Amino acid sequence: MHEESGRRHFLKATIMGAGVLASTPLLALTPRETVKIHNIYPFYGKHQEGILTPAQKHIYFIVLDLHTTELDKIKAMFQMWTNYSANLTSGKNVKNYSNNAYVPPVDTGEADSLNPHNLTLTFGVSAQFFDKLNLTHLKPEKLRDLPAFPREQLQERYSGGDICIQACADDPQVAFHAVRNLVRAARSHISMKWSQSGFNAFEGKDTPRNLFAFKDGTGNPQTPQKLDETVWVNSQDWLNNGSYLVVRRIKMFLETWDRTNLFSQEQTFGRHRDTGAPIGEKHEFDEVDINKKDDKGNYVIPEVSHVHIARKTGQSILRRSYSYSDGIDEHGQFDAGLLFISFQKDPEQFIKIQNAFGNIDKMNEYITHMGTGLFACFAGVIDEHDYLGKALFEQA
Ligand SMILES: C=CC1=C(C)c2cc3[nH]c(cc4nc(cc5[nH]c(cc1n2)c(C)c5CCC(=O)O)C(CCC(=O)O)=C4C)c(C)c3C=C
Ligand SMILES: [Fe+2]
Repeated sequence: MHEESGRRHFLKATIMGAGVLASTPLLALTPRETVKIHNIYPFYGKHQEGILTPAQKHIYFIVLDLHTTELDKIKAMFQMWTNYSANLTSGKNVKNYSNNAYVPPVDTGEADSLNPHNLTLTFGVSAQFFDKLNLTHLKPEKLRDLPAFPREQLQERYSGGDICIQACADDPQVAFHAVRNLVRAARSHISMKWSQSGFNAFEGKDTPRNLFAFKDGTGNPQTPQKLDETVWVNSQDWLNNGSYLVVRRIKMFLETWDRTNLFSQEQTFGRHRDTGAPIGEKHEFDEVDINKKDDKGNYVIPEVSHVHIARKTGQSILRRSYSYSDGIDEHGQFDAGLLFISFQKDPEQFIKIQNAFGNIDKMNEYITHMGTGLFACFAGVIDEHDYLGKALFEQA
């Protein structure tokens, strides 16, 4: 992260440069004072940001459908998105404002006086993307629809789609602004399929708590080596250095949970609610020993607990989820839950864990999966000569 003068400074310079037009409607764009831009994650790099990046406080996640089967147009769209994303993540507008006040401003403007707030933009494509563009021969073997899982209640309005954009930032308006402008600029090629905003609350480097009040993310791989092994695709094809993103919109029955006693809540996860420590331990990052038994011969971390089941699979994924609350459902209950997002080098890592939860995870009483998606996220954009998906589009 570094400091540089940004969107506000630029806007001021643009308009002062147009001083001769001072009495024209251009004045409507007059900026406030210059703001020092800070909190930047660099856009360029070997991997896309928003994957290993520490989770920010807000997400706006959107899934788009393709409106064209013309590959050239889609390639040009990703080139434009690359350029716009590099600008947005460094605190600039998507493009310089025009001096002509009789055209709609090129940037929608609601982030004009804001820092980038650690904005990251992460792009992925689904199996259908390849089928629609006649690129089935380039579709990775592992990029298939996720299998059906027990008890899920998937709804079309939270599922499917061709392209995903994950915008994360420490300010909700910055995240939304980015998606709004990327979509706006590509409207003739795409339409919006579904979206979800979400939030994470934490102080400093603390693990965020989900809406069941448990720390969520503790068991994520922690060392750089383990993270690399878990997340990055290492292949000969275009997805090398990319990752697979699984998204699940999971409704959490808060009212039922709130009637559950604390002992049962902790038995559900296998961790203590206040500290996040494994049951029987004191500290959040104390070792999780799923084989440990008490003096009556019972597992200390119950066999049906969420953590016991996940751990027993031996699989590793990087979870980067956000809570959501979306008003009230048709039964007069909160429509709230978790926008579960995980990154892994192979979707099987997620599938094995979810299959293990199956019908036995004690948490099943309190949740249901309502939305789904699997996307292959490109490698990072190395520099200004590169663009999102270049390795794929050059083979097409
Ligand atoms: C298939 C993958 C997973 C889904 C779906 C999932 C949903 C889900 N999880 C919580 C809350 C917690 N999960 C925790 C740990 C945990 N969860 C998964 C996987 C999925 N969770 C894994 C791999 C792990 C780590 C297990 C380990 O090895 O330790 C925890 C404990 C704290 C932590 O490690 O983060 C909580 C709490 C919710 C509420 C939820 C769906 C709504
Ligand atoms: Fe979990």
